[in-house]
Amino acid sequence: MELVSQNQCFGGTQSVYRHASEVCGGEMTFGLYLPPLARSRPVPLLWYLSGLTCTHENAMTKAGLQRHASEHGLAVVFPDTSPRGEGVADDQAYDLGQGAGFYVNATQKPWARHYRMYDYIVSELPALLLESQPLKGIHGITGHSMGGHGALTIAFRNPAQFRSVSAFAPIVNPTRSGWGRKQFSAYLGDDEAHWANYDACLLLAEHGWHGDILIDQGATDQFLELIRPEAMAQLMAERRQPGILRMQAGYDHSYFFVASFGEDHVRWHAERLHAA
Ligand SMILES: N[C@@H](CCC(=O)N[C@@H](CSC=O)C(=O)NCC(=O)O)C(=O)O
Repeated sequence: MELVSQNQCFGGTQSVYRHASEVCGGEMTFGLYLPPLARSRPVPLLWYLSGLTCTHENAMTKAGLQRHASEHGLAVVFPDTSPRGEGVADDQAYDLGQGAGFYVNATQKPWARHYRMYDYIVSELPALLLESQPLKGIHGITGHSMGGHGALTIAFRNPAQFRSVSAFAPIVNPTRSGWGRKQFSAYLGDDEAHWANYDACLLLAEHGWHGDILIDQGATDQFLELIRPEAMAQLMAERRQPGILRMQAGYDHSYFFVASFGEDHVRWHAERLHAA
């Protein structure tokens, strides 16, 4: 693992690392924030999964989570959203290929060789972080938009690994959205039975979730038709699923929205992860 940069931030350190990923078949980059508390003892880790067009850098520089993570004694990891590089398949559209991995393990050509973001987030990167950083092995997960979809689906499929989950404007029902159907068809093929493993509403309907869920959604988000928060709201009510879905008046889909509610999400995770 190679250290690319390191900056002091709210008394802790914001680092960027590059490493060879066996799972994705190439080099991957991620950001890691360690709070001051990590200098004296291992701390829980909050995963932040980013959305379409993002690298590891967008949330790291725009969401303002470090201040809250410093205060609450949490590490935060900012992974990239896809494999990258010249030999990695791509598409001209912003919502397919590099920057748009959708946190799935692709099974179809030309994507299957590198696009294994599900395994990267669930298995390879956690192992690398736990062996090299002052972390407790207690994980929470959050994310924005495509990353909110990743956070919910990964948590719902791995309840023993993730103790807390939240999301900002997550794509909650991708099998019924233009942000999902196009990508699943390319990455996973036309058999929609395989898509259900990557749809938060379908997973929650089948398996439930052992804890409570926090979702924030801008009420004037320009992508509401693609995100479909009403599907999750209805399902949570039907299943009596503990959680909060807040429609935030006047907020759009941007990082101004994420930054506005970041403190609430970090506190939500800290309360659950420190109690674990
Ligand atoms: N270019 C596209 C939309 C791109 C966009 O809004 N990306 C969001 C995430 S959307 C869902 O995953 C984002 O986080 N962008 C990075 C940022 O720094 O804002 C379009 O214009 O339609």
